[in-house]
Amino acid sequence: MPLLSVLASNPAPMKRAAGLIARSLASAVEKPALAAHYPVTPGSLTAQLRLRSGETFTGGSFGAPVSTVGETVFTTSLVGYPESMTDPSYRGQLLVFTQPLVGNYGVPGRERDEFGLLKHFESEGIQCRGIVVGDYATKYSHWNAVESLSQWCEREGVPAITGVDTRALVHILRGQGSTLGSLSVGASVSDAVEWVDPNADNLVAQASTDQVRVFNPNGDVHVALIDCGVKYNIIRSLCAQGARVTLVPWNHPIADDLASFDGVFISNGPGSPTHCTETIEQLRRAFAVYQRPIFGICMGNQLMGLAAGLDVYKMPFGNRGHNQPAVDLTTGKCVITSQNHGYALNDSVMPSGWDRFFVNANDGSNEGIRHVERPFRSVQFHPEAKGGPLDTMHLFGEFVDQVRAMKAARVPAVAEYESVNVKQSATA
Ligand SMILES: NC(=O)CC[C@H](N)C(=O)O
Repeated sequence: MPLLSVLASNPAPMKRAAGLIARSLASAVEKPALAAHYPVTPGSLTAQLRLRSGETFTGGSFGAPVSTVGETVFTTSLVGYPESMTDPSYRGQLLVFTQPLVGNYGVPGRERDEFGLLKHFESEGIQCRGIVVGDYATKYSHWNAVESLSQWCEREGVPAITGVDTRALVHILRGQGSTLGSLSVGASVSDAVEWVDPNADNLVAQASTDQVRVFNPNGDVHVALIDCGVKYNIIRSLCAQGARVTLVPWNHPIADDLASFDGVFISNGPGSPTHCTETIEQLRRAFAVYQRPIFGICMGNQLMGLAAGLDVYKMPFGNRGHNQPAVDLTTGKCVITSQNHGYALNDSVMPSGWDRFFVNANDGSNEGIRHVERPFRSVQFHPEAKGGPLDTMHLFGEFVDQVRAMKAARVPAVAEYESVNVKQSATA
């Protein structure tokens, strides 16, 4: 029977179609609640992730029964949740894991290495505000596990939600960009959310050390490490190359203290680099006179870029994961890198004396800059990995070797570059 005759003799399909249209129109205004997708531990408290854009995901709680608001970001890393969650760059953020099964190898203990750093974590505690997973593994097994992911989150007061369709969630975040989210648990699940953007604050000032600390005091070269929220493996990687590392606060007046150090290193860190006006100004002054090596990682790359005269912009949803391809523009070689950033340098026009160092092979975003004559370099990715591939670990060795060579050659810490340049152009 032709379709129109069916509809004429039986109005039910028409009614159903009208209902569907009405519902989809309503959902355009009122964002849908997305039901739990993966199994939720029976008896667990209800947890809800609500995006500021209106979508809600309901699941089960497996962390602390508290509520929080943060920038909802996702990482594509398959392993490394203890390292990622303790990475200070995730401060202020709700971390979504696209790897569905999370928690199955538990959480390691707090053993320390020869430099006094926690072996298995990137700082002293959990830094992200909450975590979002598809399928929390209630059973864990690993030789160095001492507790479950759930116990760790509870002990540290961090909420965690499981059962979320993280593919649907990431689809939304990729479409509209990183969005504020509210994670609420049990009795605290509520529609009344105070949307406070953590990036409005200077998160670097919160994550940085407030006192000077020395690691590997017998190292043969002395490196200042500007702490914007440093990952322990950056300190460890410098110490392992034989450097004595002095960790200084983010706003340390380094430009007035250059003669104390054989090299300067700038760490990763949370939030927007634009808050760090003091660091940028110190670096700008250091670039004008320092003759020894300077190196920056992630936030360090952004701060060096800003000091060199570049702009920074917020990426739609950032690059977070352990499989980001970056092309070394000095060799043409592509390396696989670990990343965690939401901001990037706009390198479309480079300031005089500077060049691009690495470029992201997926999206063309900046992955590093280098001075063409002087020993200043920085990268947007994380050569120290933890977790992630070790393709670019050699950058630590190259930095410390260069620091060592300049020390051996007795290169003075500072020079008046302007007068050097004037002399050069006079003789040219
Ligand atoms: N890992 C980092 O240092 C991140 C830098 C900065 N907070 C960003 O998101 O871009």
